[in-house]
This record gives sequence, structure tokens and C-alpha cells, in this order.
Amino acid sequence: MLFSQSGALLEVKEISKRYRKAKAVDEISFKMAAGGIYGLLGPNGSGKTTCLHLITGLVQPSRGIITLNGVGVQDKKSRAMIGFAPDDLPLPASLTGREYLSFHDRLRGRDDGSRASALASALGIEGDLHRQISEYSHGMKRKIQIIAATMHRPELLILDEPFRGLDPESAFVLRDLMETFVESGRSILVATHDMLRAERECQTVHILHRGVLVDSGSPADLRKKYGASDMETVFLEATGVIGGRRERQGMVESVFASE
Ligand SMILES: Nc1ncnc2c1ncn2[C@@H]1O[C@H](COP(=O)(O)OP(=O)(O)OP(=O)(O)O)[C@@H](O)[C@H]1O
Repeated sequence: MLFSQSGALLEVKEISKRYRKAKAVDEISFKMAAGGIYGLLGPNGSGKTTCLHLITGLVQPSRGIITLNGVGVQDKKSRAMIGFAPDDLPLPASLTGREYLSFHDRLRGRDDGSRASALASALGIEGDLHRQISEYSHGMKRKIQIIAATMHRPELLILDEPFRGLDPESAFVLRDLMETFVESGRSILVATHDMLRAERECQTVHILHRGVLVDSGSPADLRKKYGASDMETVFLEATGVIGGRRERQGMVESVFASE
């Protein structure tokens, strides 16, 4: 496993991303070590997806720098070490699953066909690889994306809401895959709204609110810090949702109060 001078696999240093006047991500910094699952939590619109796109190198930051093993993520060498499964499922409907995976191979100049088959078997869709993606269910699309993102054995796997729409069996299988992946010394950064999973699976979570990193730590440490019994309460406290409750309730009451 390669390391940068700081020993971190990934270093995000003071990155900001501005879209016209609005800052989607504002001066965020954090590090990830090799061999762990890290969570990116935050309310809708808090900048999680933007942050993931910046780390993949697909989007350029307005400010700041992101390195993987000490090399900028815009560099081709870094990109080869990253796998990304986005939340939306932008898949070419007319290709078969197998053709889609071969397409990824060609883009990377690799031949990972046998690994793709092994992963498809593990995820239970090997028998569907000859079918057109237009015929795939939501869960099958999610799985083919995860295979495409992992078959080249990246050092860093980035997953945006990977469990969304998966049945319990598929979620269980994906969780096993993630665990095996990190046991091999690789790391995962996962953006999620699922607090239970974040608590169970992430060694460290970063909580975003309006583009700003408001807190970071292990789920256990954060629960202690906020005096909370679960990560959902930590999330609501850290993002100020609980604090704004009275004001919101007043607004709703004003709508429904009898005249
Ligand atoms: N291409 C874009 N152009 C303009 N604004 C954008 C663009 N992409 C994201 N934004 C804005 O950046 C902010 C953060 O969006 P982002 O999608 O990163 O949030 P998120 O935390 O992933 O949200 P969700 O949980 O709803 O998916 C939002 O205000 C959004 O409107």
C-alpha cells in the first residue's frame, strides 16, 4: 500500500466549490487512512455529492487541493486508483451488463473481465450480464455500477447512497463486499442518509451542513460528545435541526391554526 508523507491515503485540504454565487462546499479539510470505511453525512443540499465529485477529480475545486497517496486527484495516476458509484444511475440502457463492464475496461485500458464475473456471481447477477440494462431492476443497476467501480481494484472506493433501494438480502451482500474490500487494505468513502448504517459501518464520519464540515469523529465519540443515544440525534444536533424545531413548529401551527 502506498502512502503520502503524512501517512494518509486521501487528503482533502481546504477545498471549496462555488457554483455562480453559491458555495456548495466551503473550506473542507479531512484525511482518510488506508483500510477503513468513512462516512459523509449531511442534510439534502449540504454538499455531499459535490464533495464526492471533487474527490473523484470529475469536478475541479474553486479552491484547495485533494491528493491520493500524495498525488493530485486530477492526475491520471490517481484516477486509476479511484472507483466511483454515483447515486443516480446514469447507465446506457441499450448495452448489456457485460458490454457495460467491457466499456469500463476499455476506458481504463484493462482486462478485468474475470474479476467482473466473480463480483457479479457474489452479487447474484452473473446470470443477468447478457441482458440489456433497460431490463434491469433498480437493485440490478446499483449492483452493476458497484461492479464497474470495483473490478479494477481501486485503492479508494467512493459510494453515493449505495444502499438506496436495495432489499435486505442485497444490502447484506453489499455490506460483505465492502467489508472484504477494506480488509484488503483499501478504503471506502460513503455518502449516506442512513444513520444506522453510518453508525454500524463507519470508523469515522464527517458531518456537513450548508457546505461546511460541522463535525467529525467516530460514531461512538460523537454520541458521547452530544450526549446522544444514536447517530440520528447526533446528526440533528450537529446540523442544528433540533435547535430550529420550535421556530418551524410555529410556522406550521400558523398555517393550521383555526381562524
Ligand atoms: N451543477 C450545479 N450547479 C449549481 N448548483 C449546484 C450544482 N450541483 C450542486 N449544486 C448546489 O450545491 C449544493 C450542494 O448540492 P449537493 O448535491 O452536493 O448536496 P447533497 O448533500 O449531495 O444533497 P442530497 O442529499 O439532496 O443529494 C446545493 O445547493 C445544490 O443546489
